[in-house]
Amino acid sequence: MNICVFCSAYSLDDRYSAPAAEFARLLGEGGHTLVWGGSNAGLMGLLADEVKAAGGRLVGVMVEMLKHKGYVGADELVVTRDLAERKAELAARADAIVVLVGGMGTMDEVTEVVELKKHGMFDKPVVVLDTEGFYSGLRTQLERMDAEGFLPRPLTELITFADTPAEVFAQLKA
Ligand SMILES: C/C(=C\CNc1ncnc2c1ncn2[C@@H]1O[C@H](COP(=O)(O)O)[C@@H](O)[C@H]1O)CO
Repeated sequence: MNICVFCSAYSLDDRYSAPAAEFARLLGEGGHTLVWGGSNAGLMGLLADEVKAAGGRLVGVMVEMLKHKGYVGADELVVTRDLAERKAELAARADAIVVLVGGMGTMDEVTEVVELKKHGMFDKPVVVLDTEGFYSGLRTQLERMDAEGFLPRPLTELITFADTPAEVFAQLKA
């Protein structure tokens, strides 16, 4: 399975990096391919290192302006002209999207795929690994949108939440 991961480009403490590393290990050991932003920065770099060490394949989709931060050792590296093209390429190559802890870049990526799903233009699973309840605020907001009629489809058809890396893979198999 080609698993596209959105996650932080910053180095984070163990509370966040350990579950990300565990997720990466399961991805690699499961014989999956990591499709990601192609960077060696922060959690993105750690993720790629761990997937590679566990025997997984790496497909990086870099934007031209961040090429200098490119991960050395990816099996495939695609360079796009801009962020919009990169998001389209990431989605096109994914069989599933997994969201780890992240900041505005990650938010931008996840809202784009959920909006595409809302309009029926993307139909792959989107699973958020909610490490340390990092996404509890987002989850509350989305549940309110669902309950109060802001979404055309049930929330669970658009995005789901998992508490552990193992649960992410259980959801992807279901
Ligand atoms: C942090 C620094 C450089 C950032 N380099 C990036 N390279 C590739 N992809 C990136 C980079 N920054 C953001 N992205 C994409 O957005 C997500 C992470 O952004 P966030 O704001 O940290 O959540 C990630 O999924 C990437 O696809 C300087 O060291």
